[in-house]
Amino acid sequence: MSTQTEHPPSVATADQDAHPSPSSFATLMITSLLTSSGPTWDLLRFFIIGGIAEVIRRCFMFIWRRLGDQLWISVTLEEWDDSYNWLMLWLSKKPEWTRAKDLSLSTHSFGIGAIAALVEGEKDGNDQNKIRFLPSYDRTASLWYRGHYVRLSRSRVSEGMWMKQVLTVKILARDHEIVNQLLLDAKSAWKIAKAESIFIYAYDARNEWRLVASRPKRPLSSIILDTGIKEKVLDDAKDFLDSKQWYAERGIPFRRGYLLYGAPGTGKTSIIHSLAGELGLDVYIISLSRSNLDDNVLQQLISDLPEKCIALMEDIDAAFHHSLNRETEKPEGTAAAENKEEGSKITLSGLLNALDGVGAQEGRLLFATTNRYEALDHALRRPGRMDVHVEFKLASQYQAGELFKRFYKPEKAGPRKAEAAANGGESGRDSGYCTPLQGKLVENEVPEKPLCSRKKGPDAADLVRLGEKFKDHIPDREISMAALQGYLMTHKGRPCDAMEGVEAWVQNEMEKREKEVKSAGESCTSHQQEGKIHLSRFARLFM
Ligand SMILES: Nc1ncnc2c1ncn2[C@@H]1O[C@H](COP(=O)(O)OP(=O)(O)OP(=O)(O)O)[C@@H](O)[C@H]1O
Repeated sequence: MSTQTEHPPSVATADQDAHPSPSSFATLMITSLLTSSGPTWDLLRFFIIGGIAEVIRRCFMFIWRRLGDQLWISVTLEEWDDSYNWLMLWLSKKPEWTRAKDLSLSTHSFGIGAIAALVEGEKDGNDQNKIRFLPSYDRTASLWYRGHYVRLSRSRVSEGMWMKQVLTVKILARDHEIVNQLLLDAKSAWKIAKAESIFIYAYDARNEWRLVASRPKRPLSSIILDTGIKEKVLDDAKDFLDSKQWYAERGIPFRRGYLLYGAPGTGKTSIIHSLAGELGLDVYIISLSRSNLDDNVLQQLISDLPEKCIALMEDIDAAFHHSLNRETEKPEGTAAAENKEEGSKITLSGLLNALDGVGAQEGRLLFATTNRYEALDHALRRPGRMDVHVEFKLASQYQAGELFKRFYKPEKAGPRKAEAAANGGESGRDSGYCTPLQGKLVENEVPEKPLCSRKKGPDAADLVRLGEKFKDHIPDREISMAALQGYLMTHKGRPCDAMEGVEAWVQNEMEKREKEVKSAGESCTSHQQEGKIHLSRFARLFM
């Protein structure tokens, strides 16, 4: 049986046969493609149909993307940026994640407070410290925000040697206002959470500022200095922050420097912490002794500071292994110069330029601390760079008395007080607290009044009397506040014991000090013979 394919009769004219038009050629091709059979034709058909499908797919994707661009607003936030922390904290408080099937857990409180490790349902602690639920990595999560559909995706991307987290937020909206609103809500949630904390920034290996910690605010009243000192510093800083216009009108750079100097353990760092809380400013730590710091990096770090902040340079003299003084800079090749090579590479002129060069940030408060005031170059100390100099001395008797009172101040309605009240003021056991003048008066007899009674917690008046007595045992300007605090810590909650032991402790401290001064004196003499003086031995005496 033979089969014959019947071809339709040709209708082309002789002229058309000689020069077929493009349309008739295409019709011919399509007709033969569809009607011809055989493996070659099948393969050709497959490729052509596949190609057409791919083109259609791409066109569709293109239109979809263009349409998507019109319908969605997409925002990308990177881990190093503050806004990332705002959003993450805001997200972590969203109830959606508690119901989600696919989520990740976080004990990270996004810069607020300490590590959050309380599980929902645990009674202790505040809301801040609860473990958070967040969208999983590399998954897309969705939620509704102010009537808008929002899609979120978290991912980790590598950036050179680092992995960074990236959050992409897509909002189904046309108006950018919704992004502003989201940022405002996230930022205000973050501000509420940080109201009780100060934020501490440091620069990372890439020389970029990063939030590294947050600390609870420290009340200024907990810093005990001679009358009026801390109030003056606080008022000066407040006045500066309110005077931007005043500086601009007079063409004075809007910057202020504070140099806090004096013996170790006298409250220099503590007052900065406290002022940051009072002024609502974040602290940016510039470690001048870090090995990869050079003049250029320092300049960049200072110009990258935000407009209102506290820039802190602790132990400003430590940037240089030798005295921070132009006259004493050692020539290349000397031992001092070699030391400098090993540590920070900044120079004094680099530091001076960074502090008040053109790139220096306006509006910042610079706090520098040192134990070696005399070793600092005059150019570094001069007004314009360091406008306010505050000396922190070893404890006066007044400070010692105030520290004692503050240290043993009864907790507000604390458990100890509640217990004492429940027992009619007599706990029946050694509460650790004491009260002065508890003697019984017998006619014609002047009783020996005990200074301390361990039976009842002291009230404010008792503490005043005890504080007065305590300070009488402390020699003026001989012992640091840190050392005194350390002593009281060994008698935490036991003021009577602290009172009893103070005389022996002071004697011991003085003997220790005498020995150290003697040995420091010897080493000083030997260094003087070599032509250099190491003051740090003296500076560490009262730690
Ligand atoms: N004047 C003070 N009032 C209250 N506490 C103080 C005071 N001085 C020191 N302390 C306590 O001593 C400890 C050390 O204080 P701080 O770190 O502020 O001293 P410093 O002067 O910065 O020391 P260094 O020069 O070694 O850095 C802190 O715990 C602080 O609470």
